[in-house]
Amino acid sequence: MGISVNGVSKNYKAVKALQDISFQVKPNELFGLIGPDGAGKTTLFRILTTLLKPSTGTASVAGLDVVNHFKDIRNQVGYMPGKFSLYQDLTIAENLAFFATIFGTTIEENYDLIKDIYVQIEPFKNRPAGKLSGGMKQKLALCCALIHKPKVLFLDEPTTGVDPVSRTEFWVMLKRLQKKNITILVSTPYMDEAAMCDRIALIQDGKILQINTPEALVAQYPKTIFNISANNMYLLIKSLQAYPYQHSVYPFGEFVHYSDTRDTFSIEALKTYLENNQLSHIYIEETQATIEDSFMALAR
Ligand SMILES: Nc1ncnc2c1ncn2[C@@H]1O[C@H](COP(=O)(O)OP(=O)(O)OP(=O)(O)O)[C@@H](O)[C@H]1O
Repeated sequence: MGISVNGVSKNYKAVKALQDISFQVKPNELFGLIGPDGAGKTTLFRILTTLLKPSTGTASVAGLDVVNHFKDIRNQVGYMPGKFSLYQDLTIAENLAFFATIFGTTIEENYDLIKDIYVQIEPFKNRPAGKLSGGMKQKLALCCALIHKPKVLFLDEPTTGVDPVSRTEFWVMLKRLQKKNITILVSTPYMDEAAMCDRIALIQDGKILQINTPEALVAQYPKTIFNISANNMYLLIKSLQAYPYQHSVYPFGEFVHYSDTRDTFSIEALKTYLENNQLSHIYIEETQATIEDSFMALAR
């Protein structure tokens, strides 16, 4: 009951939103689509949830073709779109009852599946959805996407606009759902969340750059990375970009991530070069590659 995407492309007139995308999601897998805004994630979700037709290629969800069996698929999948999809004027309880009704079920019938999530928002069940915090809206949207017990769950950027604590809680909830035999495809622009997935596809400009487990992606990173900081971030980046042996230079939180073209690299020589470029308080230390580094390397 997984997902199969075979050579799917989607054009919006001149815009090539998806270009010959292929991948498989195994039954009960938690699979992540990781990529920046505009990469094509939402377009792919819309195709897989039967809201858009691919321009070319085929795809199936839970063994059903997305074009020929679109009605059957709609009963088998749960979809939490990126934009808040609930009725703002309806309360938590009313939204949930509404989604249960349109899928011909009741809250009681499938309460087991949503119980762990619903108990967290139940104290506010009479509050209109429009007056909830980001984290509570997200939990309600997830309950609504699950109320008909879908086999496959699609979550488009579920943690965007949500506070860090709720983001972490959300991934714990997904792990629990996975154990209840649900296949999950989730997209996120946050590279740190990728580590929570079984496998991830890195996607940019409508193309898949690579598919692998998060651990294997990081292990394959070919270079040694250094965290570098100094008194002036802008001048530091400019100076590193002008360094003749630089392989890659990009801001990474409070540091610049730097890799060198040579096998033998001298921290002292680089420090002297930066000091000669009027920089002070220079800190250089080797660090571990992350998914974001892998993405930057593949997207070059
Ligand atoms: N209805 C549309 N008409 C024309 N172009 C579109 C349409 N929908 C999306 N696009 C374009 O297709 C590309 C992929 O968009 P898509 O929304 O699928 O990306 P995304 O990865 O989900 O990004 P975001 O997080 O910004 O939604 C973008 O260049 C976007 O501008």
